[in-house]
Amino acid sequence: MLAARHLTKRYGDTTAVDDLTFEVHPGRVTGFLGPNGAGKSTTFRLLLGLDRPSSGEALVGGRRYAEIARPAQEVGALLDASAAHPGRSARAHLLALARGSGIASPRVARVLETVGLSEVAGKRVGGFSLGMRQRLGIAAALLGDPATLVFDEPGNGLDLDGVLWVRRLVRELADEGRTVFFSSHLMSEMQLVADHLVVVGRGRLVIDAPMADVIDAWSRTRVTVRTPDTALLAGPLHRSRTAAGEPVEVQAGAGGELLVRGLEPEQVGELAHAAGARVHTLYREQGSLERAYLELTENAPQYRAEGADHRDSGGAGGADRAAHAGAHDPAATAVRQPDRQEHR
Ligand SMILES: Nc1ncnc2c1ncn2[C@@H]1O[C@H](COP(=O)(O)OP(=O)(O)OP(=O)(O)O)[C@@H](O)[C@H]1O
Repeated sequence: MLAARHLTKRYGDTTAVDDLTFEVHPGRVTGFLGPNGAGKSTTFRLLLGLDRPSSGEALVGGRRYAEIARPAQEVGALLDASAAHPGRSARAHLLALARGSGIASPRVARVLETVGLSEVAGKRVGGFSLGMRQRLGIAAALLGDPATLVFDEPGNGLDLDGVLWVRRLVRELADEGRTVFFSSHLMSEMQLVADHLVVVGRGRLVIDAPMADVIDAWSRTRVTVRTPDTALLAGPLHRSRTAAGEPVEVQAGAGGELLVRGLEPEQVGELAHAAGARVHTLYREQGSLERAYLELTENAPQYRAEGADHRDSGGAGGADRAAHAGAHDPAATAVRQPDRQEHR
């Protein structure tokens, strides 16, 4: 298990990780999601003892990394795919790592096979593509057969086959009962692989919840209504119930519009009519995880290069809409429920 407890890391004036508290449990794939610069790599480095927290704790199996006697056998990590010496062969690189960590050399052939590099094991790493280096990095992480695996953007540089392979691998590792924590800045990728989601924005925790809850909370339809008579409409909306008898969620958008979850546009129109509120705009949008993610993390716009983070924004106008969307959506609270259940 991995744990961050009030974990904070400052570099000068920059707070890269800001009071993060979460746990990563065995037997499931936990995705670590956040835009560029949100603090994911820093969190990994703190967990792996490569950097010291300014305050708080980063724990692997309940201990700080420095206190672990045989770390390679406890936690494997892929952080930087270019870490291998370019002049060495893949096999020589892994043999050196194995020797340094007291791991028996036959394990090298085994992990080379797992990652599909057996045939090029004798070739110099300098000639490897980024995808091959990613595979080699994953092989290095698996060398000690550790119970915990930490992968920073493992799909980076991989072609479609490679991406599918990584998905299968992380699933198998979790099914074997291991703790698997991997980062991505793509919600679409997370949706396909992760059982549990930890989302950070600007170094702070935004979501810590089962993936199914996140999908459930965020895939719901939202109705936007713009009226000059907000005061007349807000009351009736707040008093309304969904078809299931739940309270309707009403929230103010950035432009003064009301964002309603739990009612159809027709129902909102009827309520407005009954309340004597003039309606200027009324439309329904299908919720998308990608948009929700952008909305949730958008309070860190200085980290988002124009266009760069939006490349898989998927749904119609998701990124644009998010860029103009209101501040933090209270529905996020509904999914911020740390799952403390132990799986083994
Ligand atoms: N060694 C460092 N010195 C100064 N600032 C740093 C250092 N490492 C990270 N930062 C800053 O901390 C913040 C978080 O960076 P970090 O690399 O952890 O984010 P990230 O979520 O991993 O982003 P990416 O997806 O781009 O890798 C950024 O503002 C970054 O510039």
